[in-house]
Amino acid sequence: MPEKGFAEAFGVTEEARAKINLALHVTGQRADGYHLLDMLVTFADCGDRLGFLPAKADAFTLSGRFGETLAGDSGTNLVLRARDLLREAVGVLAFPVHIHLEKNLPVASGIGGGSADAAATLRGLMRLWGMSLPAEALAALALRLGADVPMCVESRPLIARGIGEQIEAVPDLPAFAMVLANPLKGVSTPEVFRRLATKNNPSLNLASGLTGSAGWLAMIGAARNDLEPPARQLVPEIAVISAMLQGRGALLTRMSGSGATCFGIFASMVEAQEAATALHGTRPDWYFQATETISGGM
Ligand SMILES: C[C@](O)(CO)[C@H](O)COP(=O)(O)OP(=O)(O)OC[C@H]1O[C@@H](n2ccc(N)nc2=O)[C@H](O)[C@@H]1O
Ligand SMILES: Nc1ncnc2c1ncn2[C@@H]1O[C@H](COP(=O)(O)OP(=O)(O)OP(=O)(O)O)[C@@H](O)[C@H]1O
Repeated sequence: MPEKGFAEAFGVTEEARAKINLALHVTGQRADGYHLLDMLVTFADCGDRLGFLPAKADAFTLSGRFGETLAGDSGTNLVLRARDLLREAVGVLAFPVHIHLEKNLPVASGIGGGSADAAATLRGLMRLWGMSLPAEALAALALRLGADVPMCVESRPLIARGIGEQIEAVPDLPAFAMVLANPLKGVSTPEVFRRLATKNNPSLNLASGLTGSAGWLAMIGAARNDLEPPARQLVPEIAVISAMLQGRGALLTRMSGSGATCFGIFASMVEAQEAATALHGTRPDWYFQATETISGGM
């Protein structure tokens, strides 16, 4: 990142919030092989940051704890794929741009970092280029970039069905005090889906009229992430890190997406902060991040 503050350095900035699958049920499979999912999703108040500046020629720079991880193959970065797709749709308005990605989220970790970056790129470039796409066209373009990208364009609590494109807001979902924990072992999403033992699991039952954290916690606790058992076969550290969160007092722990990130929900942000600090002390080479998720009412 340039020396001066991020917001001052770039005309337009966007947050790419981590996506958290509070529940993920695999309910079937489409003819093209993609799995049908029922998901309750929320977003963290932490994530990657993107900055956009008009430039003489297109440029892309990286910083942040995990920037190095992506430096080798920046040509395939989802940020650039999002830029190019939007440019195709926009035509002459799409002048050259310098995009900077501060990569704070671990890569291939089940919290949708790449998808959030792609969605933030679409939002940021529409602002920079002074245009907008109708909601349906934007959602269709986002889906071409990945199953999670339409959800990340929304970046607020939601239920997603299909492969993630049928989205319904959940305005009643409260904020949660959370710790995100990852052993920094990337997980291949297709490999996790391939290892699923059953593809026709019961759908997600969302009780109506839930109020307060306790009711929601009970409902989420009764739900599942059907991708967790196959991911645990691939990465044994998932069981370890999940037990570490429980040992620090998490009320509920679960894996997000196709892993390996697990989340622990805590009674308060003070407890979440303390747990993250203590866990970081135990394993400084892993990723522990305390975060308050955003509420449905924002
Ligand atoms: C597991 C989730 O993170 C839940 O939010 C997403 O469904 C995965 O979304 P994503 O990372 O954007 O995944 P994509 O890049 O679209 O798909 C990667 C690969 O995972 C498999 N895949 C993905 C999503 C899905 N519903 N069924 C699948 O079988 C497919 O083999 C696909 O080629
Ligand atoms: N900007 C980006 N950030 C992270 N990964 C990216 C990016 N662009 C391309 N990729 C590639 O996309 C793949 C998936 O990365 P990502 O971090 O989005 O996975 P994930 O967190 O498991 O996502 P999901 O929860 O959607 O399955 C990685 O193998 C990575 O090389």
